Amino acid sequence: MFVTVTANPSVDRTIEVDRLVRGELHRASRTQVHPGGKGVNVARALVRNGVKTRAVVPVGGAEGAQLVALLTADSVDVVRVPTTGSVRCNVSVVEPDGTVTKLNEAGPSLTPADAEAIRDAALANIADATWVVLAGSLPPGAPVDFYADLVARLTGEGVRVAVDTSGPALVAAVAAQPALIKPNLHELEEAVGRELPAMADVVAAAHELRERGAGAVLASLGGEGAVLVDGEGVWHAEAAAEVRSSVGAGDALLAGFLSAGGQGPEALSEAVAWGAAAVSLPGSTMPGVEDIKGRVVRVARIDS
Ligand SMILES: Nc1ncnc2c1ncn2[C@@H]1O[C@H](COP(=O)(O)OP(=O)(O)O)[C@@H](O)[C@H]1O
Ligand SMILES: O=P(O)(O)OC[C@H]1O[C@](O)(COP(=O)(O)O)[C@@H](O)[C@@H]1O
Repeated sequence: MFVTVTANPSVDRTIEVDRLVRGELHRASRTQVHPGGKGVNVARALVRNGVKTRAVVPVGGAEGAQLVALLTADSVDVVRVPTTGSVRCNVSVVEPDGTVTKLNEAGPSLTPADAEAIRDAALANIADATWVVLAGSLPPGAPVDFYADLVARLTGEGVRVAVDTSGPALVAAVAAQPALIKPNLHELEEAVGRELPAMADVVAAAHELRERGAGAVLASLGGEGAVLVDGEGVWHAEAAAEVRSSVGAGDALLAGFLSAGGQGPEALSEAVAWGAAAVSLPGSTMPGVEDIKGRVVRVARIDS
């Protein structure tokens, strides 16, 4: 069983337009609504591929009810945590060449009681978990060490924890020693405080985050695939894809990695196949077996 915890889930609208021009009226050629938030997407991707997964989410307001309905339709086992404010709505505008413009709301303010309720629900639902994924931004009001605190508690219970978040929440979580982190290039740059123009810079940054506490670093690099840095070595993998929408591709990548054992080059290869499949699908549609199979992934060890 896999468990995901998403402190700031969303109802995602993906709107396709011919060309985005600031200040102009646009008429959508297509709109899709999906349950959203990084841990939510990881759960959707795993379930779509037959992997049992439970998603812990705060579910305030009408949007919270909509989120639960959408997740239930996707056959995800939902642990609902009633909270005060309404779940946010995030909008992605997608152009035909695959360019995505994202408008993410901050999310509802969590009270201290809300934050405690999410934490307690997570801890109460891990008895059968092999991995717990803590993912997405923190909403206003959540303490910056919300994920860090959960990493420490879950690791203390003997559960492997993967973290995919950003900014100070990521920095704090790394120090709590999660088994795995999944930053994209921007998040990795933010975490080490410098730009990372070359592959060698990415690898050096990943080593730095391992020294600061992360067990392994799965860094996603958009069209350039992903790099895995762990105690055994450094690998790069990439796969070509016809890009339709990159929304949620990083979440599919992480789901693929965990589904294939959560370590080593074989899991990296599977991860990149899931990421490439995700970008070729509209909106934040999570790929199924038929979208993933047959993808050619090039994997190379890049250190000695
Ligand atoms: N243009 C692309 N071509 C092929 N695969 C892609 C492309 N963009 C993203 N991917 C796949 O999706 C994964 C996640 O994308 P990325 O943009 O790095 O993450 P995030 O969605 O977290 O920002 C990449 O590691 C890669 O496997
Ligand atoms: O919590 P954040 O960082 O605002 O991100 C939430 C958004 O990220 C997603 O999980 C998609 O992931 P990406 O932005 O990495 O493509 C959406 O479902 C959601 O709207």
